[in-house]
This record gives sequence, structure tokens and C-alpha cells, in this order.
Amino acid sequence: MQLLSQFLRRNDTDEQLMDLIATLMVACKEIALKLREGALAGVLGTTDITNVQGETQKKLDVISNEILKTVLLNHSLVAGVASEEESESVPGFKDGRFLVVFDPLDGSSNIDINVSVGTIFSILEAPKDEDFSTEHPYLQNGRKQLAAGYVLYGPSAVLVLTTGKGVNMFTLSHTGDFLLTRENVMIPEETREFAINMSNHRFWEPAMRNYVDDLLLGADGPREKNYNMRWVAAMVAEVHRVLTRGGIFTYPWDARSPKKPGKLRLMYEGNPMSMLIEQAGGLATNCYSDILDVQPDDIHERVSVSLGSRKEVEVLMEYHQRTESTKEA
Ligand SMILES: O=P(O)(O)OC[C@H]1O[C@](O)(COP(=O)(O)O)[C@@H](O)[C@@H]1O
Ligand SMILES: [Mg+2]
Ligand SMILES: [Mg+2]
Repeated sequence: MQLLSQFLRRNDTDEQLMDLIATLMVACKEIALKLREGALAGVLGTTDITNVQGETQKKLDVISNEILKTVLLNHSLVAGVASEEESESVPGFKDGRFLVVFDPLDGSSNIDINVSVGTIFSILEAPKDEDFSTEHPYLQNGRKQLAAGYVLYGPSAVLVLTTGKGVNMFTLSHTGDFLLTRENVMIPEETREFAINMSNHRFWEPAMRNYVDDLLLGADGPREKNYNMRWVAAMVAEVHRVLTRGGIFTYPWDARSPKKPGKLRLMYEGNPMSMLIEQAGGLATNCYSDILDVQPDDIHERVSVSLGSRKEVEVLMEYHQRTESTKEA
């Protein structure tokens, strides 16, 4: 089986990008170890800190964020990092070539119940002559990403990576190596599986309600087939399922926070996952247009996310095109 480094070299990956990805994996392996030890390492439970997102941090949110920062900011190629758990971006080496943006631990409500979580990352080119302690150099749209991916900490730890030449999966072995286990992942165009937090049904826009109601009607409704539903409450696990066997995952705008475009974060969650999904032949939209084309104005900007099997996402977009939006401006 091929090592991550062998695979990247065979694919003519830029040497410095390879070096950065290897460094990122050092941090992810450390996070995987903490997660595996769980209660034995005293890392379960919640802190009394509320982060910039207005969410109470789990101990492992803080630990994972510190591990990533320590490892990355010691690497001379890193000009700075931005994290879901940091109120501001953190500068690194002035002449560094890359910016790394991450959600240190996605799905943190799953930690204490021993269910899958993951680290999501996005790598950008550091623009010249910028101040990397300010937001400006990070505010690049998703199409500018040099690489993106996640490590899913599930029954096995799996790195899912794109450098813009397709999507590949690498499983962490007992020797601490990431080995290629799935090459050139492609998402089936059609699906019978959807993922949405149904408890928010009454808060959605009419188009989203109509779409999901028609899925629930199954073979008796306009979609003329029966659907199955899944909800892991960790985007990283939902995207992994979609990449593995198809499906649609959506976390739409809802009226609980009418001023926010959605719950998920554009730069830490939306963009990296959208790059993976597009690279695997799927679609990733905010129900109206491609997430990768959204120009961020704020590093913590939110986005409505609907992604997965191409034909299913196209149907969802048609519902939005033909129903008037009731969303507040
Ligand atoms: O609890 P809910 O509303 O179902 O939300 C679940 C969603 O929230 C998230 O956990 C947010 O990510 P964080 O854990 O990084 O805050 C997503 O992974 C997931 O899709
Ligand atoms: Mg997250
Ligand atoms: Mg998180």
C-alpha cells in the first residue's frame, strides 16, 4: 500500500505543499491519540469558555486547537492560521508561503458520547506583503484553495484529501502512517439518502420544507422513490458518508438566527468540504449558487450548506428557484 508521501510525489504535488500536509498530519495524529484515550486522558467534558461562535467549548475543542496551532506555527512555511476556535487570525512566519484555516474538531457534541468527530482544514496561498494578524489575507474565496481535506476520527482515522486533482482517502495504520485506501473517489449522481436536522423543520424556508416533505412522501410523492435518512450531527461524518456512497447533506438557513446565512462556517467547514465534493463530481451550494464562489467578508462568516450527489442537489436548487424566499435580509 502506498504511503501518503509516495502518493503525493507520484501525483507531482508541490514539495512545500507536501511538507505542510505532512506537518498537518503530525497534529492530527496527536489529536487522534487524545481522542482514543478519551476519559483515560481526562479530556472529555466541557470548559466554561464560550468561543467567538457563541458556543461553549469542549475540552477537546481547546486541546485540538492548541495542538494544531503549536505544530503549524512552528513551521517556517506557515504565514498564519485562522481557526473556528480563535477570535482572530494568528500570524506565523512573515515569509511563510501558506495560510492554514481549520475547524480543529468538528462535531464536538459527539465527543462525550464516543461518536465520530473530525478535523477539517483548508490551505491557501499567503498573499505577499500582508499583515497575517489581520483578516484580510485570509478572505479568499473557496476556488483559491490549494488543498483541502479532513481527518475523520471514527472506528478508523481516515484522511480525505484533495490538492485539486481528485479526492483520495488514506487510513492511519498502527505504525502511524497514512496509507492510500481509496483512490479517485467519485460520488454517485443519484441517491435515496438525505441528511438534515429534522427538528428544525418549522424554521426553514418554504422551499426547503417543500423539498423535504416531498422526500418523505417517498414512492407515493413526486419523487417517486423511497428515501432513507441519516443524521450523525458531525458534518465531517456526513460528508464522509456522501463521498463513500452518495447522498445529500444539508444544513440550511433557518429562522432561529434569521440574520445569519446558516449555522456552518464558510471558511472552516463550507469551503474545504465543497472543494472535496466538487472534486468528487458532486455539487456544493447554498441552495442558490456554488459555495466556492461566495466571497467571504469575515473569517467567521456562516453559510447555508447543501451538498452531495449532483442530480439530487440540482433538484433541491430547482425547489428554491421556483419558490419565493421568505428569508429576512
Ligand atoms: O446539533 P445540530 O444542530 O444538529 O448541528 C450539527 C452540526 O453542527 C456541527 O457539529 C458544527 O460543528 P462544530 O462541532 O465544529 O461546532 C456540524 O458538524 C454538524 O453538522
Ligand atoms: Mg464544525
Ligand atoms: Mg469545531
